[in-house]
Amino acid sequence: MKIFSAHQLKEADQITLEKQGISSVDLMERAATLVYEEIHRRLQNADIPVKIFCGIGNNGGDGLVVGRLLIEQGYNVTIYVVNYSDQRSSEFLTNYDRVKNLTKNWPVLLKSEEDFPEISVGDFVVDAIFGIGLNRPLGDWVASLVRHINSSGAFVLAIDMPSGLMADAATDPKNDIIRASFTITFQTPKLVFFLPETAEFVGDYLVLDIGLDRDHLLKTEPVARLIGKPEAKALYRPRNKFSHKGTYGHALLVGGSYGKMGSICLSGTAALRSGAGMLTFYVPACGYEILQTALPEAMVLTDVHEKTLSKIEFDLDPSVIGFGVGVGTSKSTQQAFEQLLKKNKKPMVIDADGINILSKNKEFLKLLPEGTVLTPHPGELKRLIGEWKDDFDKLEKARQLAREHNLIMVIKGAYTFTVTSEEIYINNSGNPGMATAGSGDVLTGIIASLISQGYEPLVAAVLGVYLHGKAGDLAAENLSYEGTIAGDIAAHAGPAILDLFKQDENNEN
Ligand SMILES: NC(=O)C1=CN([C@@H]2O[C@H](COP(=O)(O)OP(=O)(O)OC[C@H]3O[C@@H](n4cnc5c(N)ncnc54)[C@H](O)[C@@H]3O)[C@@H](O)[C@H]2O)[C@@H](O)CC1
Ligand SMILES: Nc1ncnc2c1ncn2[C@@H]1O[C@H](COP(=O)(O)OP(=O)(O)O)[C@@H](O)[C@H]1O
Ligand SMILES: [K+]
Repeated sequence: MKIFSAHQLKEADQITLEKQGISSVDLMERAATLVYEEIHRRLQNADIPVKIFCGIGNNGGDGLVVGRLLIEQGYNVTIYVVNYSDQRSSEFLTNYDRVKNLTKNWPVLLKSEEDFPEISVGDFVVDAIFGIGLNRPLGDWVASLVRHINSSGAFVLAIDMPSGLMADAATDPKNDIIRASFTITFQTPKLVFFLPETAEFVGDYLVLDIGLDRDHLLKTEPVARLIGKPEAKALYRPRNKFSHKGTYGHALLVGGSYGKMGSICLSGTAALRSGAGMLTFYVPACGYEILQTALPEAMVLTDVHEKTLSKIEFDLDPSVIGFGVGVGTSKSTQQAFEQLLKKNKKPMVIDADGINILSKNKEFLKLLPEGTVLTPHPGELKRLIGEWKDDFDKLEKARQLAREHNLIMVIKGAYTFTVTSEEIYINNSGNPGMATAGSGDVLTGIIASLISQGYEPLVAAVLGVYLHGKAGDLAAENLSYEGTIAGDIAAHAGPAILDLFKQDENNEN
């Protein structure tokens, strides 16, 4: 699914009005009616107080429409207008009059803290104060209204965006932002729904297709793409009946050290479980028996050194090299890595201490083959690109590094972002059960495996991240979040592939 900026959405809005020959009040009616239907479907005429807080722009206009339709349906509704300015939009004014015509009363005007109504835990609050139009922090008393709503403990449904969040810019998390229980958003989710500093304010979210012009949206380059099952399925390539193990490549995983052989074992298991034709480990000598015993399907080459890597030499022609899992950052390992980079031309996936070594030796970045995939978690990323001001600054810095060295940056997190010089992909699978030791090692193995099977590195990264998250989801279905360990995620790589072809009841990911 494409993610558009506020500016792009407003443009699509205008084009839709022209092409469909409708007014913006009509579009607002259409969008807000869908919101009303969702609310009605969930509340089922329950007799609970519904308190709708409307701004004076078009987000407020949506709130007024929702309020009117709920009142017509017999709900117990109070509409409050958060009157922070007198520059009301014309769509707001039209709907303001429509409410008055229906109820014979004007909605309640809020102009300062003295006007705030009481909000009880059992109320159903609708936040229609600001949507994608917000472009600066909230003014004083509006900010305290947000605090008032947040501290009420009531269920809060945000329309389009939680008020206080900007669609395409960082919001200082210390500012006041509506903490929504649920957000119903129009046409596409917004980028800030997925960034670590802001995602928590959104709650669960639902995207409503409000019928913006399809052709225009199709040809508009988005700010990011959300990768769910349909997108992942489109990237998957089925196997050929007459293929053999050579068709699916030979993955070489270089890493491990004394006490950390499990990490590379997890990567290797995941690589085979996601389809690599052959797998060889290159590890310090102490890993030999461990890996031959734990994963008999793999071959093992060993360094002359017992506990860490000192020289990486092999007599095979790998399709891909995965480097860094459990490898440590000793001087000899750093030198061995440099020597490998100087002679290697094969695609690479670099994780964990491999990234830490790059951070210590920035000049190594120049030696990386084009399209190398780096898979940092936030700590590793910070070592690599330095501190960032906010999530947008982080994305920009990651993008600059990707551009400079032709890299694919897989920034891991609850929503993993794959960033190239031009594009951003946001993964929509995965769960908190994956916050467990070794789950990143599994991802490295899956991405390396897909490259070994012939997927382009960017496709391997995007599809690999999706399958990894889905494998975690399937594992947790049986084992719970708490009970899922990294080996279970690796074991579910195959079921995650099968799942691409399963029809979901609710058509979601
Ligand atoms: N395709 C679309 O984009 C549609 C948009 N609709 C609604 O329209 C909303 C956008 O409406 P608006 O553009 O009127 O914007 P908002 O209603 O989000 O904000 C109102 C106005 O407040 C001003 N403002 C921004 N930051 C402020 C601040 N901190 N303090 C005081 N004033 C501030 C801006 O001039 C802004 O336009 C969407 O979020 C959505 O709810 C829907 O009605 C239907 C379709
Ligand atoms: N809350 C979460 N939701 C979804 N995915 C998660 C969550 N926490 C962790 N993950 C995923 O688990 C992996 C953790 O990787 P990493 O931090 O490198 O772990 P390790 O170093 O233990 O292997 C990443 O792919 C990340 O996206
Ligand atoms: K809102």
